[in-house]
Amino acid sequence: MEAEGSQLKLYSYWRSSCSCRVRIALNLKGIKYEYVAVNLAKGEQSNSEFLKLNPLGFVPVLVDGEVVVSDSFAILMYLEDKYPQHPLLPSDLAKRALNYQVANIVSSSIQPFQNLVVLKFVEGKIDPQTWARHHIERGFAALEKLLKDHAGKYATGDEVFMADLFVAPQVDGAIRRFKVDMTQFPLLLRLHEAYSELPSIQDAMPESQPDAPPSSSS
Ligand SMILES: N[C@@H](CCC(=O)N[C@@H](CS)C(=O)NCC(=O)O)C(=O)O
Repeated sequence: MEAEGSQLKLYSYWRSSCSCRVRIALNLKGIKYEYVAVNLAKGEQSNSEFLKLNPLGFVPVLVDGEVVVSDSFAILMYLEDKYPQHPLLPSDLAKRALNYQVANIVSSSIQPFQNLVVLKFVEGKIDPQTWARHHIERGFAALEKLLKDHAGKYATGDEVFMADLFVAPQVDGAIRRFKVDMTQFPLLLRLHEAYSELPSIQDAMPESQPDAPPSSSS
């Protein structure tokens, strides 16, 4: 698969919520890309070749010719600047700030606690699932309050914006992987249901990826 006029490569892992954010953006913007699987379960993120792309050893990484960008937020902003179709940010400044806020709550105050490297670190001290659920639920409680007066069909209104790119994979993973009881978070659960009807989001979800194991859709 080749992108128009360039050869975008996305280093990704099927279950990575951070990679999923970028996959959704690429789908929304209609950008084709080459999917390069990095098997986090096998430790491929620590291979010397991959560390040349991202010394932190995390996916996603986007390679666009000579340009190498890691970190989903930076990648999304790069894509937004280069491919303005289907804007990821609203023009209204307050709504735009809300999108940044949601994105950063997920990427700084929820996802890092459930990262593989962290789950391995806490193992033996506390049950990693309990640890992850605690932090996810704390973040979800804040998101419910924050979005209460702003959500429409989607997180910040009736259009899909950046906030949704962070919320959709975070909620999906909370349900499937960490067995969070979403009845505590009715707004997020409603958004999850709305996302399930959007092909651009569903095609980016873990079980639809080329490196997903066959059992992942169950
Ligand atoms: N802030 C970074 C975080 C990247 C990150 O944590 N990626 C995870 C997958 S979602 C990863 O590669 N983890 C590998 C590990 O923990 O060893 C981003 O948004 O891209």
